[in-house]
Amino acid sequence: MAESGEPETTVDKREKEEKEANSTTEEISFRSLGVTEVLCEACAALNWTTPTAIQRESLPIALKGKDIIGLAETGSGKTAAFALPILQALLDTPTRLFALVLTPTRELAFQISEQFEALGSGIGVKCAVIVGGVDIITQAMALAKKPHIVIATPGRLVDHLENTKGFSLRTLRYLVMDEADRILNMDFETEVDKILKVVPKERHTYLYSATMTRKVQKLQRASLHNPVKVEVSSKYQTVEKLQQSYIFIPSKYKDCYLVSILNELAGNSFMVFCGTCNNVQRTTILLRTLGLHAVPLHGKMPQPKRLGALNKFKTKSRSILVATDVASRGLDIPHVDVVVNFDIPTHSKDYIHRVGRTARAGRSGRSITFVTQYDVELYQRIEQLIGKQLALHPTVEEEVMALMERVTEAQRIARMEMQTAQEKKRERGEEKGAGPRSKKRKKEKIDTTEL
Ligand SMILES: Nc1ncnc2c1ncn2[C@@H]1O[C@H](COP(=O)(O)OP(=O)(O)OP(=O)(O)O)[C@@H](O)[C@H]1O
Repeated sequence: MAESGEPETTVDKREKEEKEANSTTEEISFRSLGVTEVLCEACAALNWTTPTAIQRESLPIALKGKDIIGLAETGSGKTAAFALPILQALLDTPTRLFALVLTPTRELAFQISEQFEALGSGIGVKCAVIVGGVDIITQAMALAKKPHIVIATPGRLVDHLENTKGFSLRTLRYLVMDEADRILNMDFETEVDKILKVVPKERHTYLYSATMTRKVQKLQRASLHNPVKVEVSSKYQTVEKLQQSYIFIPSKYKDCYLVSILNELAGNSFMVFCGTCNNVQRTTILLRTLGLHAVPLHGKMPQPKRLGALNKFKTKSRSILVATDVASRGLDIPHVDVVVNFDIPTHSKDYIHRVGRTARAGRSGRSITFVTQYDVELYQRIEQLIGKQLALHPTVEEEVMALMERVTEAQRIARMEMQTAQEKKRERGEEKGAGPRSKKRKKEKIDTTEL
């Protein structure tokens, strides 16, 4: 062939190109993986020079039309791993209501839509975000325009499937479950079953997450066709550049230690995770009383406030986001430096997602987990899951205790403000739920309400 002086055939050339492309990781490009020119240009415009590991592994398989179960660490570019093949297929066969992406939280749905729009800017892709807490008529109008891609939380999508005239998913060719283990767990069971009943059986299905259920039964519910499992790491790994530590303290001093750590690491951006909506609210008031720039994010806030809070944090006008697990999955805010697990996560997999809000896309970051006398067992489970022991975050007890007086006063103010807010709510008859809803809306299970 080429060696024997004969001209190189196309096949030879292709083989050579493939060999070269595979010789070192650095040389692999989106183009060599089979991504079409216009989408490669979109990646370049985002300054993505090389595909990430999950993209390298999954793109060629997806472009061959296979179903995929994709498992890779947080912040490793899973969104593009499913968005690029969908956009490429859409380019080949322009079809309205072509793909549906299911996500567990509203904020994540908006973020995924932004990524589809950034990657699909050159091909004029139209997306619609269908989530709870937002005006349903406007959404129905957006669906009537028949977008190419729908990104939705399950509850609100079912509402539209049942009540919005003329809306159906009959033309759907791609279904994605992002944060798939969460989408397939019991909280969304009814909604997901309803959705699966009305989407075509002949379709491509992708499941992606940093943690995946091992229960085959659950995975079977997504009715994949001979899926290929693309697993970039064999264990549940946290990112290498993440410096993880813990502090072991009596429960009654948690507030003091939190304030102390926020002061010690001042100048950084923090995400502080709490176990309940109430504790998010209380902790935010406490921090604000002490002059710290905190905003709350939880599932009982009205949607415009949720987006407002997130925006303030994203644009760095606030440096501390205090949140429930509603913010633990998927949110991509590159400047997060420190994750504080103020309340230890009760499900150890949530730990992986929470700390994954920092050290994203090759950056570094740190996490500090508060462990009290009540949390030892949960803490041990986390260490077991991630397969490593965390370092002890050094603290000077006397310095922390010196804050006691101011913190106690702030706790008192926070308690009072919480009480006043609750009384006001009671007066307005809004004790339960995130706000007034019509009977029909009540039927919709609020996505992630309890978070
Ligand atoms: N090839 C690439 N080169 C550089 N940056 C990239 C590349 N692909 C994606 N990114 C960026 O990496 C960041 C993380 O990507 P993404 O949000 O898709 O992560 P993820 O794997 O879905 O994380 P999580 O498990 O937390 O949801 C984003 O800011 C994205 O723009």
